Amino acid sequence: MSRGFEIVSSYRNADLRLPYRTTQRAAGYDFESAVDFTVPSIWKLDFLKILWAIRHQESLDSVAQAKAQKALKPFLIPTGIKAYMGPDEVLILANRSSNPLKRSLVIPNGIGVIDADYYNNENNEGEIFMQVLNFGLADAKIKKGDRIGQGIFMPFLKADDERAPQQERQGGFGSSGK
Ligand SMILES: O=c1ccn([C@H]2C[C@H](O)[C@@H](COP(=O)(O)OP(=O)(O)OP(=O)(O)O)O2)c(=O)[nH]1
Ligand SMILES: [Mg+2]
Repeated sequence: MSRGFEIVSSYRNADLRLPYRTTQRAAGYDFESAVDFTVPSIWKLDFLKILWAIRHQESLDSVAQAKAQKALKPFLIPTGIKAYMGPDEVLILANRSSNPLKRSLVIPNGIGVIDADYYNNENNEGEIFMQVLNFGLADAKIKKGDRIGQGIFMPFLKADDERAPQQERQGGFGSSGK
């Protein structure tokens, strides 16, 4: 058992496919979307409201500010997949090159870093999500089973004399604090 993928238990009966490589020398394991998912065009995200909010920022109350901010947040596409790996390994979740061209989808964080200790975390069992923004004019309609991203297992190195972290991972996307 060195590294690999499993289906998250809530998707047990969802008929998901584990990530797979499509050609003999491919580095990336393609991830499929676990659900039908529409990523709205950023230009349609209450755009007028946002413009208005930017213009009137100072006079907006905190609720209205939070609403305007929320409308601009990236979307998280569920994969229903978790990944296990060695303690000195990481799974890099990268976009497919065709996504910006065909679907106008980008990963705002550049790449996703899936840590070994994310696996089976107590919050969400380690389900991997792909964080996306749709810069196109039209909504991006993703079907369950569409290949949305690719995962690449990599070894990583540790710095000399580091103070070993004591904290245990609780979840993802900001769970370790600010
Ligand atoms: O595209 C991504 C990126 C991350 N993750 C999960 C796996 C990863 O182990 C965890 C935390 O990611 P990261 O360390 O990059 O984010 P953070 O903002 O530092 O959050 P945390 O405080 O939880 O470490 O979120 C995903 O599912 N998809
Ligand atoms: Mg982190």
